[in-house]
Amino acid sequence: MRLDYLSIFPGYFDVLGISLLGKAAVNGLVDVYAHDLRDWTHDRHRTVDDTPCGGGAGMVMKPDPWGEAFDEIIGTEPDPSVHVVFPSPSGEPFTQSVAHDLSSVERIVFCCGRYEGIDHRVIDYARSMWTVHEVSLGDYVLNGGEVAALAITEAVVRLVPGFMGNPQSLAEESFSAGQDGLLEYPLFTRPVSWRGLDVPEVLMSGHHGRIAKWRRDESIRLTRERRPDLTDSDVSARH
Ligand SMILES: COc1cccc(COC(=O)c2cn[nH]c2)c1
Repeated sequence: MRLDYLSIFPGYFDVLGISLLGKAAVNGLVDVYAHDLRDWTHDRHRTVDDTPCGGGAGMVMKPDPWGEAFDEIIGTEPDPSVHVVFPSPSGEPFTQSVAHDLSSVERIVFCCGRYEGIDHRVIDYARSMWTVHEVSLGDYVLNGGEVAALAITEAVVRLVPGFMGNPQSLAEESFSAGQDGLLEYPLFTRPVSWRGLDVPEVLMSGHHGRIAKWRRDESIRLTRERRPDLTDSDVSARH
């Protein structure tokens, strides 16, 4: 898998050479390239933004540098196998399902917006050439797409076959948040008693049926309490 990052702060992506992702990059599973959008400007100030047409506060990212960067980094011929990701507060929700879809593609280009956003024609042009995902991580605003791109990267790369050290943990995960729509049950490990707080007895019983029921009940309870949006009327019937 090849990952490209287009940003006016490419240094954000130096971190991808470290930790889990570092291993993937090292063992050839993932190739990472960060690019400075200003390399495709031609004025002395390396300008990437301008005032919004129609007025309004803030600045908008000019289309020209993006277009020239696309030409050089991706190419000038349409190719739907290239996935271009625009993290944006106005994007579609980024979910584990989208992460799964992206984990099997060969190439992802992350376009990191700054200021108030990117000239819309950049996204329209990208849609005419590649497969575009405008995705939101949640209902809050960051200063730019870089942190979102890092989060999306981690969610995607950890699903790439051969990447996770213990694929079983991925398999079990498939029964938690996002898959059957329930939140993960509470987790415990040793010591059994810690600062006057004990591990629930059922988990020490060795009775796998009871343990599975306790976990399911906890997932349902937590989901009802914290994520009414995830529960529908027959959640108990379904589980
Ligand atoms: C596309 O233009 C912009 C402009 C400003 C910030 C950003 C970064 O994305 C977010 O802020 C975000 C993503 N999910 N939730 C919030 C993009």
